[in-house]
Amino acid sequence: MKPKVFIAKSIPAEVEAYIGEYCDYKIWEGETPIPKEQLFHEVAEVEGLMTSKGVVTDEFLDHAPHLKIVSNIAAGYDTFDIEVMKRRNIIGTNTPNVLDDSVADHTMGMILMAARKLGELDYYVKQGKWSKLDDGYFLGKDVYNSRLGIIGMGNIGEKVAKRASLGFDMDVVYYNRSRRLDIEEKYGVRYAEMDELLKTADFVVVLLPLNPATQGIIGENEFKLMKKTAFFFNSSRGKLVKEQDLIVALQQGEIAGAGLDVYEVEPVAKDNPLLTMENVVTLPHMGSATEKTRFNMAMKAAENLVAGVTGKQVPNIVKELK
Ligand SMILES: NC(=O)C1=CN([C@@H]2O[C@H](COP(=O)(O)OP(=O)(O)OC[C@H]3O[C@@H](n4cnc5c(N)ncnc54)[C@H](OP(=O)(O)O)[C@@H]3O)[C@@H](O)[C@H]2O)C=CC1
Ligand SMILES: O=CC(=O)O
Repeated sequence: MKPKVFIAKSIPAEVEAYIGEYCDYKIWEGETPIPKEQLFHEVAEVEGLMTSKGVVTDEFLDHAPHLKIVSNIAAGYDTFDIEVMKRRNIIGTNTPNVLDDSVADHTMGMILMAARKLGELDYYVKQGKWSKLDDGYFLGKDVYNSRLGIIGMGNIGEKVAKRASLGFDMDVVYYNRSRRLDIEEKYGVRYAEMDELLKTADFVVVLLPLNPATQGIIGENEFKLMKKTAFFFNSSRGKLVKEQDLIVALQQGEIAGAGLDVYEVEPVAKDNPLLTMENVVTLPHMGSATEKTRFNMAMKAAENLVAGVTGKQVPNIVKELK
């Protein structure tokens, strides 16, 4: 008999077919996330769950007594309660590496949008307001030859560093838990303590995982250290940043602007003041969203799932659960 699994998100047909070769599966076809009570019902009999940002807690696991693996279709896994999963011997996997280049492209795009006001210019033309070309307001800041500070030099941080250093001639400094001498050598980037990075960078981007040690790592003090002319970007998780402090820093002109793909609460509230600020680029958590990358993420998550329920070696167990 094939092991039973539940897939809580629609996935490409080819990936579904692959899972079907090894598993007896059911899939959530809804366009909005599966309601909690329904998920609890669906996982009652299954050994594996494939999900995107599914929350794994004692309460959830109490409804899934046969569960062996939660395969997350994402690089981030902040929705895993690691201590609970360790205690209950649940395998947890993510999809690293296949999305790094797409997220790095998106991050550079966000930097260019904010610095060169690309979103505002697009809107200006489409509104039929283009009457002259020398509007002082639209003059931007150069990205090339400026300093980029990367907080979190992991898989995605490295790809951003490569683009910034080799493609945009940026002077790249980074802060990370551990030194990355390999990346320093390959791309000519330099390690800096957080304070130095914040005080000197023209563009600051956060690419850390969200966990109890990093939650709220950027707040009032960090924004006060930044240059008034500097821009702040978050491509990783909203809760790394104290969002109210970011709003105040922007309102008080402590920094020049921001670019956000992620927020404390998602989807972002319609009355969030960030949505009214012209110097803030607001994107809907789409860093990895290309057809090819989303396919590769789904396939990687499927391979993790199948390995987990068929007793094979599971390739992408998150490091805290290894
Ligand atoms: N916007 C989007 O669509 C996407 C967002 N993401 C987010 O981006 C995050 C980063 O992804 P990825 O690059 O793959 O992750 P990695 O795990 O490869 O890199 C994270 C880096 O952060 C460092 N780090 C961890 N904790 C700390 C700390 N307390 N202080 C300083 N440095 C720390 C790690 O250091 P060390 O080397 O010592 O472990 C590591 O180098 C994901 O966790 C996810 O939340 C990912 C994909 C898409
Ligand atoms: O946010 C997306 C991810 O892959 O993590």
